[in-house]
Amino acid sequence: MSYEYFDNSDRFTLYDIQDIEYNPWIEVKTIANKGRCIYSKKFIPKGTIIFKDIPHSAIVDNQYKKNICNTCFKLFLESNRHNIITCPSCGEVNYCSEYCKQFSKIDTRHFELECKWIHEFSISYKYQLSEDDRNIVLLILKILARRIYEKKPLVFHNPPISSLPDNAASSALNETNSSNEEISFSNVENLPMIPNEVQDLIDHLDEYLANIKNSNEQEPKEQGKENELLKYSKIWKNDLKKLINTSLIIRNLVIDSIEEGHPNKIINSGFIDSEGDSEMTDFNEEPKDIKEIVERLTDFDLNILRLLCKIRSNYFGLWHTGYKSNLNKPIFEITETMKEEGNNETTKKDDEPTNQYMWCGSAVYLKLSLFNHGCFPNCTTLLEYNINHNDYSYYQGFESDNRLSISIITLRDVPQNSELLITYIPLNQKGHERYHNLKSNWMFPCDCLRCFHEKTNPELTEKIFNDSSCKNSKCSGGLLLPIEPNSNEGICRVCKTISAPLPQSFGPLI
Ligand SMILES: C[S@@+](CC[C@H](N)C(=O)[O-])C[C@H]1O[C@@H](n2cnc3c(N)ncnc32)[C@H](O)[C@@H]1O
Repeated sequence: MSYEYFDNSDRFTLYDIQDIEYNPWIEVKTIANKGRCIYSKKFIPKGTIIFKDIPHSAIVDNQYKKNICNTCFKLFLESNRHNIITCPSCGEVNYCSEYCKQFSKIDTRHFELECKWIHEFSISYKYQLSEDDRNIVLLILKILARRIYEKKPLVFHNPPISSLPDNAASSALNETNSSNEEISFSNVENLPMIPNEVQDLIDHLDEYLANIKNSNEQEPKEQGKENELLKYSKIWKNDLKKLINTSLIIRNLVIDSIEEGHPNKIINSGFIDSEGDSEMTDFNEEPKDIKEIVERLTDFDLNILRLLCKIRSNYFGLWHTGYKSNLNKPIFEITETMKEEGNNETTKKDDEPTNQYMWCGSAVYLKLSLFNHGCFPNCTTLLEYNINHNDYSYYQGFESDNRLSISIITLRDVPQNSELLITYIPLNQKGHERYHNLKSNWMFPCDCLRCFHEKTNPELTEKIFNDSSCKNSKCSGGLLLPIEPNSNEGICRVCKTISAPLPQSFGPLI
């Protein structure tokens, strides 16, 4: 198989595009209020694969663990179900074969710490968390287990906690500005330009801590109307409360394995009772005691909280498009029919598109995490899992042996020195919904060109967006992918409809 491709004058290999430092197309820059950004080094034609990354850590979605192999992520073949091996210790992970089980033993060391932790998690804590948070916990347990068997320090602060004042949380609380100003952006100066470890990823813990510094009730500026600052301040306070709760669950799971002779699960937060259970808290209520709880966190707790914040801001959902030829059977059909009829027969024909994205797992990609968000992004991600050889004749040339590798592909021509953006959210939401989603979860107010132009020329902006998207109203496929470099034909990655011509010019929107 050839991994080479051509762009009129240049010839690059998969090896070149997997590298950021010597990548022919892209470079990393730091921009105020955005942190690290990916920029084009030169003009990039639409439909070019500019970057490819493999996951640092990945987990099968908790919901589909009975359908997907924990090692190779292949959906279980119906003809091969008798070979499925369930981990005898935790009963929580499944392998498609003895080979994958053995691989897991050597590579991810599931049978050492992770297995024990997952087992306890499933017994004691799993049902206290949302589906998303459960997956994040599983991802973090995997990262911690790996860290321990690689004999690397469990330090996720950057700079290391030893160079921070005694109690990092209380000093953060004391140092921050107490005025009612917008929270300033995370300091990325301490992070390397290119992440090599999870601690090199951005997190927003300092903003969360700064936000609770001034936890006195603030009066809305306009009567009857909650001002924006107060609204997000409340959201972030409640978020921090949930994050602390989740981080203490993780702490309780791992502490015995990490600190020998540790006096078991010390409970120093108001959220977890002496049985290790979370207090049932109404998270819509304004937390009253959050400041005090933060001050009681130990350095170890803060470390886990920091890791959690990093993963939450940077993890990727692994979506696949539910094609039988790709995956044998679409996951949702198997699980739905199994639930309803007690078997896994399906009525759909082979290769019939399901028009649905399925979330089959979550993963951390260190370098891919450098891509910022845009609501009309000029790039998209393509998970190897989704590549159907009949549909993406061009892109299949870049397949690697890791089905979870993600390629970044340009959707439009990108001029030199432009920021390369992907999306973090579904793009078919209204402007105010996108703004809220991004500001609540990633702590930035989106001011991308789509958001900007929507205010002055909503009709034109919507037309440009619709012209670039799948025309099938029943399809959730989103922005069309050029079928090959420079092509004016775009393919919908879900329903596979090809539309032409793709709009040539996007005016001021790039
Ligand atoms: C996955 S990281 C992206 C890389 C990040 N800029 C860095 O330096 O590591 C996500 C974070 O980047 C920032 N970010 C992403 N897109 C942004 C945008 N359009 N405007 C401002 N900040 C953005 C936010 O802080 C967000 O939480």
